Amino acid sequence: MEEIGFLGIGIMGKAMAVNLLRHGFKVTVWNRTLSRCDELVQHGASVGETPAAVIKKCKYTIAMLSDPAAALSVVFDKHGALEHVCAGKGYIDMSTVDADTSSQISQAITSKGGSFLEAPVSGSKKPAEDGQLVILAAGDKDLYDQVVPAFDVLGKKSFFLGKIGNGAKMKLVVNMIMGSMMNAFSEGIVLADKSGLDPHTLLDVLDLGAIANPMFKMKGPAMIKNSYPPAFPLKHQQKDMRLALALGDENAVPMPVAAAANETFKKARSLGLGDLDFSAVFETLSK
Ligand SMILES: NC(=O)C1=CN([C@@H]2O[C@H](COP(=O)(O)OP(=O)(O)OC[C@H]3O[C@@H](n4cnc5c(N)ncnc54)[C@H](OP(=O)(O)O)[C@@H]3O)[C@@H](O)[C@H]2O)C=CC1
Ligand SMILES: O=CCCC(=O)O
Repeated sequence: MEEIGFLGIGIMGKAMAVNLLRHGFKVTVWNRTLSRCDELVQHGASVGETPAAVIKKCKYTIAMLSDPAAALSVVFDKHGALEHVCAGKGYIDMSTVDADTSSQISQAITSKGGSFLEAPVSGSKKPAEDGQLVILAAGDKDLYDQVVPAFDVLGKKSFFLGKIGNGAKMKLVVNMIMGSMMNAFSEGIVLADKSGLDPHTLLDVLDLGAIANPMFKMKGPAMIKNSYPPAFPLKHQQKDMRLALALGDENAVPMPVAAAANETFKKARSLGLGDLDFSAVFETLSK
């Protein structure tokens, strides 16, 4: 495949770009805080000074940015991606955003002759490092087919979900469920503890039953120790709850459980826990 541009070297972007480099792709990276690209250079990446410079150099560019504001800014601002989009350029936004943001980016890219794919992912830091993400793509099917070799490196499975917005919506539904589950899990650990049970035994019981899942298994032991090293930052989980609730508003879907979960994530953010892992919501329920 041609050289790939990569915009946004945060927790996910770094792991994904390193993975592409490890599998022999040539990658040019850009990050708002440019110094964060240094580590990628050690893995063989080149650095672009601006998003526009990366687009100019690369046929395909992937973005992995924190939220809708960041995704829009990297495309539309001065020296943004849009400046050098033209026919033959493919832009793939893998950030978790809402369908409206994705549509705005899609319209801008395609109006300049480029092609656009949204491709948010399920899976966190470790799956990103191991190439085990689940890719939820939608938009330009030709572009999807062209970038399958890169998706095969980044993920264990890619879905093509049709028109723009479907990938974003699928991702928000999944993360809404995940955020609600994390709240129920946290309440369960606290309830076990405060009612005189050993929380570790609760984890063992859960792991043997119908609601066993990798998230409980992975995060539970650290939560019991009040340890939350960031894999999926809490501020991003709260953003996803907010965007999922807005999707619920648009579709008149009552979501009382998700709305309550959103409140605890907001509370956690107000306590300064936004940069910790989203499992730190446990702190708001255990104190
Ligand atoms: N972490 C996870 O487990 C997962 C995250 N996601 C989603 O992936 C995306 C990235 O997440 P993650 O890597 O964890 O987040 P990080 O917070 O680690 O990284 C965010 C990235 O966005 C950049 N950024 C933020 N604001 C702006 C801006 N205004 N202009 C330009 N760049 C900006 C940051 O640059 P800078 O370094 O300069 O701050 C950084 O590169 C998010 O949408 C998240 O919801 C999806 C699946 C899993
Ligand atoms: O958006 C983040 C998802 C994290 C995960 O799927 O484990």
